[in-house]
Order: sequence, then C-alpha cells, then structure tokens
Amino acid sequence: MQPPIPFRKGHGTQNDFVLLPDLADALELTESRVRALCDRRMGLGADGVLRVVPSEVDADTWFMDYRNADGSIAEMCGNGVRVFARYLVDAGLVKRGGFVIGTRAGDRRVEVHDDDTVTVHMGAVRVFGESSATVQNMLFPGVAVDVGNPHLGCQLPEGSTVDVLDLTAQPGYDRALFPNGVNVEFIQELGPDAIRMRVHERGVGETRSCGTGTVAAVKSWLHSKNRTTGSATVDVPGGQVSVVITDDGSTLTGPAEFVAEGTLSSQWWTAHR
Ligand SMILES: N[C@@H](CCC[C@H](N)C(=O)O)C(=O)O
Repeated sequence: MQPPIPFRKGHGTQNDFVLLPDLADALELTESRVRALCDRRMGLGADGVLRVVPSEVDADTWFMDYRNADGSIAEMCGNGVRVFARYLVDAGLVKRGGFVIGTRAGDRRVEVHDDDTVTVHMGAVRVFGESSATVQNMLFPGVAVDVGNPHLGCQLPEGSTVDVLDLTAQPGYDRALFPNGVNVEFIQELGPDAIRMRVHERGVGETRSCGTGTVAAVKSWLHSKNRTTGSATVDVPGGQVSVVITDDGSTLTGPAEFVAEGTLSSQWWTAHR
C-alpha cells in the first residue's frame, strides 16, 4: 500500500502549483495523476506540478520536475522555480542565499532573499522569428522567443488594452514555427519601464501569471523598440514581477508564497494511476 504522500500548495503571482517532495525519486507521477492533482474540483487545483527530486547529474543540486496541468512536460517554469527555491530553503534542504536548481532547460541560479522574494537567473533569451497569433479572428503580430521554452510575444498597438481579449480558447499560431506548441503573451506598454501582460499557457490555458512569459514579454517589447537589452516591471493579473535582460542573460524577480501543506490520500493516489 502506498504511504500518504506529502504535498505543499504554493504560488508565484497566482500561478499556482502543487509541490511534491520526492527526495528518494520514488513517486510514479503519471499524466493522469498530474491532471487529477491540478483539477480544481476532483483534486487540489493548480496550473502545474513541481516534483522535487535529486539531480541525476550533480549530487548537490535539486531538480525541478515540472508538469503542466494537462500532464505534459515543459522545459522550464519561471514562477515555479521561485516557489521550488523557497521550498528548498524552508525545508532545510539548502541554505538561504544563492544556489543552483536543475531544470530541463539547464541549471538556473537562484537567490532567495531575506523577504522571501526570489531572483532567478533565467539564462539567454533569444528572438527566433516574426510570427502572429489569432484571437477571435483578430491578428496580433509578434515575435517568437526562446526562454528555454517557446513563447510568442505579441505587442498590442499603442492605446490598446489587454483587458478586452478573450483568452478562453487557445490563440491560433503557426504550427510549423512552434511544432511543440507555444505560450502566447499579449503585451501592453504602461510606461518607459513598465508593461502589462496576459498569457495563454501551453498545456494549461489562461493563467494569472507566467514567469518565463514575463521574460519573453520584456524581450518582445524591447525588440519592438529595436532594443536588445533593458529592464521592466511586468504587471500580470496575479501581481507584479521585475525582469532584467542583458547581453548574456536575464533575471526574473518576484514573490513565492505558500498556501497549505498536507498529505494526499493513498486511496486517491492509487485511484488516479
Ligand atoms: N507558468 C510557467 C510556464 C510553465 C510551462 C509552460 N506552460 C510551457 O508549457 O512551456 C512559468 O512561470 O514560466
């Protein structure tokens, strides 16, 4: 019989996660279990799952096994990695300060600050093409951005607001350019160093924030001004984060909050295999 499984529920700017500490790398986290966990009625409810496992490459590093709510695997999650980092400190698995977390997009250095906000070194951000998204027969020009996972950042024309967009359905996108799907950001300029963003996430739907999406949004916004580097605050429906993009990397800083902790019922876990 499966012993009860501990979990934590947390969020970063309301992009929410079920965190499963699996220090012995023994949990069988199937697609069906991820979908059930993330379901807001039959499960705990979340945009994704963060499984905490030892890295196979480096004995001193913890690996973030991230899954989208539909059970799919993604390379990276910027809000998730902040919650993950805070968990490692809270659980006494690493010391507060700077350390490295393994992800499918590569190692990410994080700094957990005294106020529990977290800065993540998100690595290189690359624009790899011009494209567009379609929402309710309206075309939004944008650029394809690689933040370890794929994004399409669409800058709204001056004077437009992201509020009016209906993001209940997946925006249309070029399947040849994004063969593995894409996260789509809609960006509104607020000022010289401030933007707003809404996002439709691959494997989830519209979320209240997407950390990699905020980095992609700042890169797209800078690109629309013929700039490659710069910084901005990004307002999302769930709060605010700060992004800095330099020639050789990028950082994302924002909150990481815990909501609850408990154990999953063994019966429930077995029923959803
Ligand atoms: N919410 C995340 C991104 C999660 C992965 C994304 N849905 C994908 O499939 O690439 C973030 O905070 O970055």
